[in-house]
Amino acid sequence: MQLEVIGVGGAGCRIADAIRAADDEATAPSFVADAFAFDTDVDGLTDLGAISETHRHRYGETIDRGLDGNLHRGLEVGEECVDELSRQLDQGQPSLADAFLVVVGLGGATGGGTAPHLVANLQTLYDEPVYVLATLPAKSELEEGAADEIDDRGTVDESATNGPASDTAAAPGTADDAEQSAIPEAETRPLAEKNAVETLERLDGLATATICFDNELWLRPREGLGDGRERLNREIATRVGAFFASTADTSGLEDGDGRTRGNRDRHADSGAETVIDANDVGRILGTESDIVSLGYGTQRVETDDGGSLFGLDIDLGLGLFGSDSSVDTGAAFSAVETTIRKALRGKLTLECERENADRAMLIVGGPPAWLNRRAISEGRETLESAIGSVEILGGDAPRADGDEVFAVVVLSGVDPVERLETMRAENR
Ligand SMILES: Nc1nc2c(ncn2[C@@H]2O[C@H](COP(=O)(O)OP(=O)(O)OP(=O)(O)O)[C@@H](O)[C@H]2O)c(=O)[nH]1
Repeated sequence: MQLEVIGVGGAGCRIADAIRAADDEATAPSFVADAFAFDTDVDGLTDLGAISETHRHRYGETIDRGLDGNLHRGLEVGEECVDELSRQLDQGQPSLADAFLVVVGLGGATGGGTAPHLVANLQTLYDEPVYVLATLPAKSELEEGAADEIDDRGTVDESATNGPASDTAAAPGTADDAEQSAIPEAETRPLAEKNAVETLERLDGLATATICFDNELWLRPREGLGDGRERLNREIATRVGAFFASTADTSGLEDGDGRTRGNRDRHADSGAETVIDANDVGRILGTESDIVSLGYGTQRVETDDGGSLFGLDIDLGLGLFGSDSSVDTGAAFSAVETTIRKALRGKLTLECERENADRAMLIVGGPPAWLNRRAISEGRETLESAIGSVEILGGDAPRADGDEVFAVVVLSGVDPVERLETMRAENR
């Protein structure tokens, strides 16, 4: 499917930029039809790299450098400027997109104040779903003394709270990290959680569904957001990209020169047995502003043109991997099983009880010869029993030139989520 990706506020713009960059670099089918960045802070826009300058827009003329967490003002500015922002989208082809993805860092005033107005406006202007991708604030942002709390947190055994880490999960803190324990005052946002709760409430009933990413969960012990945000944004872009790039393009969008830009042919030729499309995504994400969490796992595998087996750059001398057709069934089964386990049991974008999910989707991708059917089907059964629901869709995403097997687990309707409940209770 093809998305209009729209970042609002500092975090929203940076994450949208990371998604655009990852989409541009990926060998996987492109899913970003257009990417836009809207911010009240001109510096935030200037620092972006991948979103074209024509698609960056500064709004709120009387504002100099962002709104510094004043959500009340943010909501006023959002309301005043929403038509102006929606008009900016006409530089792309919003009416041809399969869905919108409004990206926002919950906690700020610009993104948090604008996103509800923008989402409401897009819902009235277009028939397509308006999904939100939202980050939750880190504890270290809340107060100046937060660095002390982080010192304490550094002693916590992460595996006890996060479950087994995925390949790309954050490593536990090291002694060297202690030197970076001071959180610069400029990074503190005392109202971040309060604002986040209020914006989430406003989005409830407006957003078609909200994919959450918890900064607190993903920052390393003693790591400030300023230091960690690029890494976090890449993690977000990887997960969101793995999900949406695995869906078939049904839009047939054209680029500015009238060429069809969609990937329908690439999907048709890909040999996928079960192709996920925008309707399937719609069925799983729902229409009731459900909270969504993403799991992801990868495993490097040997391919014709090199790569490595299970992350080890060694030749096992088994003669199993000389060509696609000679991939060992047991190795393929194990690679798929491992990636699905990582995606389901590893660190999610928002930690939640798996069995709370109302609906789920499992996508397994990678070099076609490695996509072991039996392992995929057993993985689906595992997911079904983990969430205790039969509302599950599965799909595959063959990547002829890929060198890793990957799995994406989409958990939808995961409320109640402890992190959100605590944040709501503490910020009434
Ligand atoms: N993952 C991630 N989170 C970020 C990033 N920047 C900020 N955040 C989070 O997003 C929240 C809002 O920050 P911003 O997006 O900069 O705020 P804003 O919407 O521009 O609003 P104002 O600065 O108040 O005008 C923060 O409280 C952080 O939790 C980023 O680059 N990546």
